[in-house]
Amino acid sequence: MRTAYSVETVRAAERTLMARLPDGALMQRAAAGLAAACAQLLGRVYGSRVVLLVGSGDNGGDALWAGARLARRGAAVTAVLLAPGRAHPGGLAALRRAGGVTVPAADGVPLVERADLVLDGIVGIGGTGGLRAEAVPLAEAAHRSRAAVVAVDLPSGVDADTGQVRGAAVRADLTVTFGTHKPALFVDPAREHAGSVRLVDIGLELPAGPFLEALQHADVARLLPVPAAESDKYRRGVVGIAAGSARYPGAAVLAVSGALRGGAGAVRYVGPAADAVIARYPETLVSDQGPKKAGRVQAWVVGPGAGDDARTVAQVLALDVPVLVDADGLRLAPARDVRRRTAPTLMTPHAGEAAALLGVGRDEVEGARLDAVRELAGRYRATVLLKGSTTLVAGPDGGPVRANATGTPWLATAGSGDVLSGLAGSLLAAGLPALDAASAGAYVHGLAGRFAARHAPAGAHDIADAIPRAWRDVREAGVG
Ligand SMILES: NC(=O)C1=CN([C@@H]2O[C@H](COP(=O)(O)OP(=O)(O)OC[C@H]3O[C@@H](n4cnc5c(N)ncnc54)[C@H](O)[C@@H]3O)[C@@H](O)[C@H]2O)[C@@H](O)CC1
Ligand SMILES: Nc1ncnc2c1ncn2[C@@H]1O[C@H](COP(=O)(O)OP(=O)(O)O)[C@@H](O)[C@H]1O
Ligand SMILES: [K+]
Repeated sequence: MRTAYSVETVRAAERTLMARLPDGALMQRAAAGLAAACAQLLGRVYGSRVVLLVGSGDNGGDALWAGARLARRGAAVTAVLLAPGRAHPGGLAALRRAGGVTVPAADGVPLVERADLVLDGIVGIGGTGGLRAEAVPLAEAAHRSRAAVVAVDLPSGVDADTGQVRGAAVRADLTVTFGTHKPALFVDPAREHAGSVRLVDIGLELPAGPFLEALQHADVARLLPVPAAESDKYRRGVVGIAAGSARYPGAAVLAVSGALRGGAGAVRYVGPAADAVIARYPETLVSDQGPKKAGRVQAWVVGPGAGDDARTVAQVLALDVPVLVDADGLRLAPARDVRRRTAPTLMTPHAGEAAALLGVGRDEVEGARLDAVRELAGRYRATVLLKGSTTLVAGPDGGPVRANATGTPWLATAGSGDVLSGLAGSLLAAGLPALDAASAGAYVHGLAGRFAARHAPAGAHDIADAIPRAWRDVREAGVG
C-alpha cells in the first residue's frame, strides 16, 4: 500500500526528526536522493546541461544542493533565481563552490530551452496558489523543451493536500518526493502534472492513519474472495442486479457481465431486460418478482440504465443488505432513505452525477475531487466511489480516502461504469466491506481496462471480458 500524508503531518514529523539531527541533515538526505534520481535519468552526468529553477524556500534549497552534487560530477549547472536575495544561502554557496552559476529569472528561458535537465525547485509543500507570473514562462519553456523535467517534492503550482491546480503549474516527467507521498501525487488534476513519482526515504516517522492510500497488487490480492473447499454458490454470495430498462437493456447486460466475474457464486437479475441478459449470459438467475421477492441475495446493484424507475430503487434501498447505487439510481435515491439504512450503501457517481447530487458544477467536482467525495460520503452517510481520471473512494466515517492507481483513459467508454457496478456489487455480495469492495473493484476494473485496450480501443464488454485476466494478474503477483 502506498500512503500519502497532509502537509501538516509532514511538517510535524519533520520537526520531530530535525530536533534529533544536525542542522541541514534532512535537506542533505533529500538532495542526495534527488541528485541520484537525476543522474539516473541523465545517464551521463558529465557534460550535461542542467538548469535549476529556484524559489525562495527549502524546495529551492533541495534543488541547489542537488545541483551542486551534479556540478561536482561534471554537469554544467545554472540556477535561475526567482527570488534573488531569498534563495537558500547554504545551497547557493554549495552550488557556487561546485562551479555552478546563477542568473536572474528574466534570463532563464533560453537556458531552459537548451537544457538536458530542468529541476523544478520553485515551491514544494510551502506553495499556495498557482505559479507566480515570473515563473510561468520558465515552466512553459521547460514543457516545450526536450529537457527532462524533474519536480522537487511536488510539481510547483499544485496544491499538496487537495490535488487542485489553481492557475499555471509545472509539468514534470518525474517527481522526486521526500519522506512520504503527498495527496496531490495521487489525485488529478495535480497527479497528471507529476509524471512518474519516486519516493526518497529521509527517515520521517509518520503516524498510523494516512490522509490517502493507494492499494497495490498485494493489498488487492488479499481482498479478492477465493472459494473455500466447502463453498457452494450461496456461501460465495449472490448478487442481485436491478438494472436496465426497455430503453437501455445494454446497461443490464453489462452490469451482469461485471457481476459474473466479481467473485459472487450467482447473479440474479430483476428488470425489463431479462431476455437480453439471458441471451448473452444464460447462467444468470432471472426473476420477474421484483427485488423484494427475488430470492436470496447478499448484495444489490441498482440503477444502471434504470431510467425513471424510482419504485425499484426505493424497494432495493429498503432491503437490509449492502446496496450499490449507480447511474440513474443516484438521482432516484433520496438522501434520507440512504442515510436511514443500516446495511452498507455504496454510491458510484461520475463527476457529472456527483455535481448534480452536490448542486455544484461538474468542473468544481473535477477540480476538487477529494473535497467532493468526502462531502458526499458525509452527506449520505455512505461509502462513495467517485469515478473519473482519478477514482477516489471515501467511507462514511472519515478515515483515509483511497485513490485508485490502475485506471486508464481508455476506460472512458460508454458502459464501462455499468461493468464496474456489477463487479463491485459482486464483491459486496462476497462479503467485502464497502470500502474494500469499491477500491478492489476499481483496481481490477482499471487493470482490465488496460489489458482490454492494450494496442487498440476497447468497448465496455471487452473490459468485462478482461476481468479474469486482471484478477489473475493481481492474484499471481500478490500472493504468488
Ligand atoms: N518538510 C520536510 O520534511 C522536508 C522538506 N524539504 C523541502 O522543503 C520544502 C518546503 O520548504 P518551505 O517550507 O521553505 O516551502 P517552499 O519551498 O515550498 O515555499 C517557500 C516559499 O515560497 C513562496 N511561495 C508560496 N507559494 C508560491 C508560489 N505559488 N509561487 C512562488 N512562490 C511561492 C512563499 O514565500 C513560501 O514561503 C519541501 O517541499 C521539500 O522540498 C526537504 O529539504 C527535506 C525535508
Ligand atoms: N479520463 C479517465 N481516466 C481514467 N478512467 C476514466 C476516465 N474517464 C472515465 N474513466 C472511468 O471509466 C468508467 C466510466 O464510467 P461511467 O462514467 O459511469 O460511464 P458509463 O455510465 O458510460 O458506464 C469509470 O470507471 C471511470 O472511472
Ligand atoms: K517543486
